[in-house]
Amino acid sequence: MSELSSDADPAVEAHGLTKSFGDHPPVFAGVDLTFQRGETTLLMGPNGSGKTVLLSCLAGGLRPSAGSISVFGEQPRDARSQLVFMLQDGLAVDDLSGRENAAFYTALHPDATDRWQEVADSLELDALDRRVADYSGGMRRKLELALTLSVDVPLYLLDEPTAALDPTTVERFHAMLDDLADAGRTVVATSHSPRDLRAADRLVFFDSDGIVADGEPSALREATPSVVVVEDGAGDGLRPLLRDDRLFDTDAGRRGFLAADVDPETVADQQGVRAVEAPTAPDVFNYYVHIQP
Ligand SMILES: Nc1ncnc2c1ncn2[C@@H]1O[C@H](COP(=O)(O)OP(=O)(O)OP(=O)(O)O)[C@@H](O)[C@H]1O
Repeated sequence: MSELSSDADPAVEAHGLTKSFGDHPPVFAGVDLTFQRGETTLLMGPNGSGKTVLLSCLAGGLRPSAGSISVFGEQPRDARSQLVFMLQDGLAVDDLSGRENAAFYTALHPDATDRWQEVADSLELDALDRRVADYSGGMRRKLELALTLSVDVPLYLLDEPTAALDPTTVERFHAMLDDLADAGRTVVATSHSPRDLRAADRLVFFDSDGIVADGEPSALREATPSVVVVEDGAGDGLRPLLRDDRLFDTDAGRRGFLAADVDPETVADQQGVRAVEAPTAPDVFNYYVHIQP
């Protein structure tokens, strides 16, 4: 991860950003967001909260209903040569092989480099001579990452880059994010995966009411309440001690967040409570995505 650059000359600035479709209520309204040069930001939020729409506005693919966006001081549409936008399943052509896709994309994009093969190798994407229509979801995502990350631009907008990737590939992708940050590139990526939290300088949690939380991962983790781990089947009577009366079934057991006015020691002694402990990355994700802080 990079040292954050000064606030004086941000990569992207959005003010009062509002987007609606037709007569429907706005997807989001009045959003203010600034992304600094060299910063890696993860945008997280529930399904349908508007993450993809927001990225599309920043990329110049969608016109905001109100508000302003500046990308390196220009309107998004005029800044297209400065950014690359990886939209989910929007890049690779089904009828071409992986290699043909790369040739096509490299010829198309003025800032494409021949790095795509290196990225594909690093992500262990073989089958480059097979038609993309026959790829699995993870193979397709690896190809899209190879095409996107081989373009040399100052700004990368990535919609769910780690969806469908196996854990080893996710680690390799995180190392690539570090390389981009070291090279001063700005990255804004969406994700539903708590594993990605550690790869970012900054987390922005977003829902239809706007920005829920915005800060460094360590600060947001510190602001997350202690976690109450309950015995299987013991949860319901304990719900009043928990934020929003809510329990989450996770790989690490049934977990809830200590309510604001409750003493952790009292809760730890309650029947049915296995432990009161510090939040993990999945807890941080659940707290900011599913519980209003
Ligand atoms: N072209 C469109 N026309 C009408 N509504 C749209 C259009 N594009 C997106 N929406 C609506 O905007 C809302 C936000 O969609 P968006 O895809 O940005 O959510 P998201 O946060 O990326 O969700 P997910 O996490 O499921 O990918 C949804 O209600 C969606 O139906």
